[in-house]
Amino acid sequence: MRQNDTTARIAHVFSGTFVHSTPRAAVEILENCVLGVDDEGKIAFIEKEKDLVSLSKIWLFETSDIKQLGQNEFLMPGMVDTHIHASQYSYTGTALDLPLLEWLNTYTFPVEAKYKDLEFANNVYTKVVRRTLKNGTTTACYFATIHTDASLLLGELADKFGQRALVGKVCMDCNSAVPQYKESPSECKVETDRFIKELLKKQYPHVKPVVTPRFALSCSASLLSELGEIANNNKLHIQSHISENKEEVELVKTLFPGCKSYTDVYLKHNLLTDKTVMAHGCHLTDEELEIFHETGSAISHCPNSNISICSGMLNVRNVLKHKVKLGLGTDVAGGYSPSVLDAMRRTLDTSKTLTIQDPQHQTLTFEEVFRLATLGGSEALSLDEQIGNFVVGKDFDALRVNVCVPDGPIDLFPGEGPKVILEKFLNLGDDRNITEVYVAGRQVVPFLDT
Ligand SMILES: Nc1nc2[nH]cnc2c(=O)[nH]1
Ligand SMILES: [Zn+2]
Repeated sequence: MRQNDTTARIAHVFSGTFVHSTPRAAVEILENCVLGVDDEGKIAFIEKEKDLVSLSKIWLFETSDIKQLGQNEFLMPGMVDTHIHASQYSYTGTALDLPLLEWLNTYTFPVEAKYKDLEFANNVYTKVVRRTLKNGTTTACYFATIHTDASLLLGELADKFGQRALVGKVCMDCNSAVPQYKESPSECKVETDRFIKELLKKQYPHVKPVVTPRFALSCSASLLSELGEIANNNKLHIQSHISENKEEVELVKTLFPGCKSYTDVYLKHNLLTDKTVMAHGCHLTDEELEIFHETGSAISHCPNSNISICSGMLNVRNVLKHKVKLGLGTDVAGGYSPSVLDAMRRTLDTSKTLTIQDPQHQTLTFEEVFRLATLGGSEALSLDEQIGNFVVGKDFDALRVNVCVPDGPIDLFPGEGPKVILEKFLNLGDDRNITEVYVAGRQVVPFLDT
């Protein structure tokens, strides 16, 4: 328990069952506990319920103010979507009939080009932030488009609705298929600098910029170097794509003949740091995973997208064996679902498919996948000192889950304990079961305007 000091006041106290992950336990279930959140949105204490009276004296709260969770309820950490294209949300659930490079040219680039229009951007970005928050994404690592003002608007909307976010203005100076959707190298640099400067100037407490080269095929070597320098000089996060599809990997080899591998392309341009997250990585070799481990760079596993546009299957077990940080991503709209619950299910499906192909493969458990969606995601984004689980001093990013909402998707039967309740929620639940969402102690769902 943290000592109270005169500055800390308690804003919320919850009592009941808490479910989270720790580095040792993929799932830890804390029953009959109380959790206090201070007025700065940080977890002040998490203790056994029997100590309630002494806690209320130390922390000066009324026991009548406690929010009591019901039998079929629990609190869990907010989910982290480590890779989502906010700009592709308008066509989520469609356009999944082409492989990556044709998919980009046919569907993605023409849509992203529309974000010059701020009204169009406002409509889609409002919807994606609200939809993901409702589905329990308390932290999102977003790709926007090449347009600085629309990307700043995405940051403004995440702040307004209370979502924690990393926002990336996309950088690309190569696009022969849709030449109207790219920038000149000098525009790229100037606009990236402006984006970072203006977003930081807003001083949003939970929204920060992330340097975003789209992927090696969209960026010249000099642009990659420039972006590596900007990120390192300003100690910023970096995100991109790597080894998603075999055709892409082959093309990268021909375009960067001086590099040993796709990973080496990013390494040589100083883009692999402990604040880097690379999406997909389906076709990385063990040697490349070793480089991820050494640099502290992370992988965002996007299983819905990997299957939907037939890119490949990431062997998460092998990534974890290499001690590479890994979180889950929806990769909207290559992935057709904006929900991290879906990403968890597709992670299990992919792992089971790998086991069908090779019975020696050690299938992931639902507990491990729960950890990837929460603590793992926070590690992948290097935010694990602030979020990811219920530890005193971390920000309170949390979901209140009720598995028995009226007309909900889950039926319970006698004798089912909290572990079964958690498993049913992870496999069967949806946004109807996520009755409240908190980011840094602020309740952001239900929305104030509904
Ligand atoms: N899935 C996916 N892969 C990419 N690689 C480069 N751009 C993209 C994108 O928008 N989506
Ligand atoms: Zn992507």
